[in-house]
Amino acid sequence: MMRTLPNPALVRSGRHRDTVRLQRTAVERILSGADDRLLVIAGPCSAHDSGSMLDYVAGLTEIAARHDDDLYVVARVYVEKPRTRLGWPGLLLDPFLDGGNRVDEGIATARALLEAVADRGMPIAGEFVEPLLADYLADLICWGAIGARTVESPPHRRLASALPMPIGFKNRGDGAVAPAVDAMAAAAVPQPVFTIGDDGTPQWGISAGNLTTHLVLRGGESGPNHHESHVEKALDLLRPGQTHPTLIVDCSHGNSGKDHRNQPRVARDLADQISAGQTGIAGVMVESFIHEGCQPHSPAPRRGVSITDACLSLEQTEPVLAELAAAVRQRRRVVETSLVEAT
Ligand SMILES: O=C[C@H](O)[C@H](O)COP(=O)(O)O
Ligand SMILES: C=C(OP(=O)(O)O)C(=O)O
Repeated sequence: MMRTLPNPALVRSGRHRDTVRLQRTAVERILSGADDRLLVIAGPCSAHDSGSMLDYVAGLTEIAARHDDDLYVVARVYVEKPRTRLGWPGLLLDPFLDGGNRVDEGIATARALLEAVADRGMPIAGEFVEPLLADYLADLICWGAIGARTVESPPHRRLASALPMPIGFKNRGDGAVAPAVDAMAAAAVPQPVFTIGDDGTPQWGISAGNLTTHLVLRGGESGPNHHESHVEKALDLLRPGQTHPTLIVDCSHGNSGKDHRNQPRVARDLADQISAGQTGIAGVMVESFIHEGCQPHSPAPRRGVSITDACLSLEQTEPVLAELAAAVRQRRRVVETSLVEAT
């Protein structure tokens, strides 16, 4: 049985419009090099329980406040999960975690969670998986991902061309980076897009084209791709079109071999590159939640533990962010010294 989707215009509150606009500008300035801080996207692999997600955000806010001068911290509030084969698809599609797939309730639950995170002043990152549902969430998101499983998908590239925030395209699951660079070029161009309009009817239009897309190195089946040689090679791929190419590196997924305990090691390698003056690394992603590890989603999950990929605990995340902040301060010194030497 098919059901009617709610009108996205009626679901949006509009309360955070101006704040989200400023957050997007902050992210854009970091990606362009105008702001020398590091973008840090931290949070659980998936948000499965609004209460524990908000507790996590409270803890992350405290840590972020300590590093305001060096890091721009954005909370990863992922309410959609693209699965390799089968699995829980996220709060948006299955809010009761029971396979009931009550999308109507999911839209309300996911929306209420994002509003609550925004109410707390924390910028929000999300992955866009189902293009038709993007309009229920996008107004609250300041950084978006198109993931490894959808980076080659024309509908996702078209969606990215219409989204009003910086979008990171991840390298493909096998490690191939070129498809993400292709996606950036594709999304930069205006093209037909499809959505549910403010009057609730299906609509098409021509997108503006997104000039704030970028690459996210997440490693893959071929191994990690966070090392200096990978970063340099990826920046070279971007150089023909950009004078100051930048990218984000994900400490998790293929870069951690899906073992969360490796994330601090990956972050340390990135901190070393940043300390040495690497200005091409604009951002870092960390999968982190209240408690360490992961658990099956059924029966009722323990509070604050991921039900998808394993995460670092907040306690383990704190020193990782402190190390990245110190690396940014050192990069600042290196860049200033080289500027003085050049004059
Ligand atoms: O980031 C989360 C997962 O890696 C992604 O959703 C795929 O998960 P799966 O391989 O367990 O399906
Ligand atoms: C699915 C994710 O990542 P990737 O696309 O890199 O697998 C994710 O970050 O949740």
